[in-house]
Amino acid sequence: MRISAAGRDTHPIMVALDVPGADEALALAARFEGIPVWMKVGMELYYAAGPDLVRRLKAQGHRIFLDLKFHDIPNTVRGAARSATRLGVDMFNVHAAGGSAMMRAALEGALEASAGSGDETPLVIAVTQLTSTSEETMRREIGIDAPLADVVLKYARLAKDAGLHGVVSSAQEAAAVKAACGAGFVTVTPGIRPLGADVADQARVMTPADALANGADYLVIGRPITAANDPREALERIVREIGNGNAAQQ
Ligand SMILES: O=c1ccn([C@@H]2O[C@H](COP(=O)(O)O)[C@@H](O)[C@H]2O)c(=O)[nH]1
Repeated sequence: MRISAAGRDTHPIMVALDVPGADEALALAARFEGIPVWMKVGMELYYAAGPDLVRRLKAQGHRIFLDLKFHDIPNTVRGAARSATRLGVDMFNVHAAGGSAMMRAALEGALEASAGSGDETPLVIAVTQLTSTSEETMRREIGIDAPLADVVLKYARLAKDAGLHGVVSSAQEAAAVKAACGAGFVTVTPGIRPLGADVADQARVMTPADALANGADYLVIGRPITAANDPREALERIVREIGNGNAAQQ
């Protein structure tokens, strides 16, 4: 078994391609030519353009994070993990709230599908608490009456014990996740906002430079890049801001 060395040859930035279809996604990806960033394919794009679009992006040489956040019974998640792995994605995720049996099933599905294929096993990571969730919302609406940082750490430890490679959390919790789960446990952090950018529906945010300084390996960035008048210029500005910050630490 080979675990993907994902990230070594890329910037830590994952551009969230939250667009309605393949044409828009490919046009956006083309704007970033020559800048080695990951492409994140989430629900809006995947449910419109499907596996074909993922294969096309892979064929163009992009690293892909398939952000579909599996959350189902273990048998179903195992099958979904096998399919995602056969698609050739470099990373996919599940919800930690699905529990350790479900997370182990995701990892097993990825290992089964990559065994003997010659392909690397994708990184399998778990969503802790969505970055759009504030502690107040979590306590009042979701009914988890605990500090949000503790909940993120509890899920991170559960994911680590299940054998997963890392978690999705906000960058605010990245240092604590690294301290609890080890430097090699991958931290993927949405809710990244350059200074002055519109926070929109995100509740737990950080700037790109602060996120890296706080232990984030990967910065998931959507609208601050994709909704800019000039997405390439917006991306280049962030790349300059983080300097040579690269996820090669893992
Ligand atoms: O906790 C999470 C998990 C996933 N996301 C995804 O990241 C991007 C963020 O986009 P922005 O436009 O930069 O807000 C988006 O695709 C989400 O689905 C997240 O935000 N938080």
